[in-house]
Amino acid sequence: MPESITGRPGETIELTDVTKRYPGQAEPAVEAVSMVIPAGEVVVLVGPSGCGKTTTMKMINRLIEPTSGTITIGGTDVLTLDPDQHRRDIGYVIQQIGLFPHKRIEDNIGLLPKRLGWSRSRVRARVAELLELVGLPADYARRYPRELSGGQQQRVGVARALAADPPVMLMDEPFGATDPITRDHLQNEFLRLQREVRKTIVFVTHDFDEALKMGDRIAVLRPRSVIAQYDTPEAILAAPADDYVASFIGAGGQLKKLALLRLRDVELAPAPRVGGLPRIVVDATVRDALDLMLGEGSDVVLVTGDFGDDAEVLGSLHLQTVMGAAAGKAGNP
Ligand SMILES: Nc1ncnc2c1ncn2[C@@H]1O[C@H](COP(=O)(O)OP(=O)(O)OP(=O)(O)O)[C@@H](O)[C@H]1O
Repeated sequence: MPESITGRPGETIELTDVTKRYPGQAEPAVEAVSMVIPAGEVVVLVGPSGCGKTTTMKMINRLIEPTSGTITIGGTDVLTLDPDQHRRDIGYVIQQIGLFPHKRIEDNIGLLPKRLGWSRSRVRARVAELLELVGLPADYARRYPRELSGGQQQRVGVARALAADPPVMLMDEPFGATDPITRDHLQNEFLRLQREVRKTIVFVTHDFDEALKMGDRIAVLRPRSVIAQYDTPEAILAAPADDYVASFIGAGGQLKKLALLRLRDVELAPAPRVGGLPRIVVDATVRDALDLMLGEGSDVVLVTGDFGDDAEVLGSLHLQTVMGAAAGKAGNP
């Protein structure tokens, strides 16, 4: 991986007593929010429509100015910075992608680096490495946005946000407009990408399942962005702070817990010496394994290192272990 892509790691964002009152509104849209968003993590803000998620996020890049309170990034108070320069230093991805229709993909991605005065050859190299990073063919650089599918355009949106290698990225329902299959695909790709770039990411959604999947931590917000619970997905599922948080988890909390647990993090039993057992790859989740057990009517599955019938068998997983995992006993942290 070229150094420039992973060059600038994420920085810690800290909000202290941040309040936003829109002019003419009786109630603040955001009231006295304090939270630390650790460097290199994905923090998801989740809550009902109108609770203040977007307002909270846009105060971080000063698209919206806080009424009071302090926001620091890497220890620097963002209110002391030049707003335009500050905004350019933060990646921003929104649902309505916002690509320029009359500019080629390379010019859409290269816009900010060009404005920052990068040489043409450096911009071209950056565009090429970003296209590769988000999984698009190199020759798409010459295409126009209308020549790409919605999901491909969304990938260009992510590439553009990463163009100047920002330490912080803000993502407002970035995959909201895509169909469920494309969405799942984009989420998986984004998680893979984030493992490489390790930016600090603030991600807004109203879909709790998306929050569980994407977040290293989740902030469940009440109206005015009051934090109901701020913790890891596992901790929130295991012990929701109150009925409000529990209502987001909804039905199937145990299954959601199993969907967070990868087979590689579970202690496997030795493989039994019988033929014909269902096989599942170690990258899958315990929930996938349970699904397979139910589908095949088998209380044991073989776990393999890779796809295919020749793949190495790493061990086996039994239904009893799955039940233990739901109760929080089988994890191998
Ligand atoms: N420019 C504005 N002027 C006045 N009120 C506003 C303005 N922008 C947002 N609000 C109000 O502030 C509150 C929070 O809005 P915000 O967009 O932050 O919520 P949200 O949680 O992101 O909602 P959604 O999920 O529907 O996008 C809402 O009650 C909204 O009506």
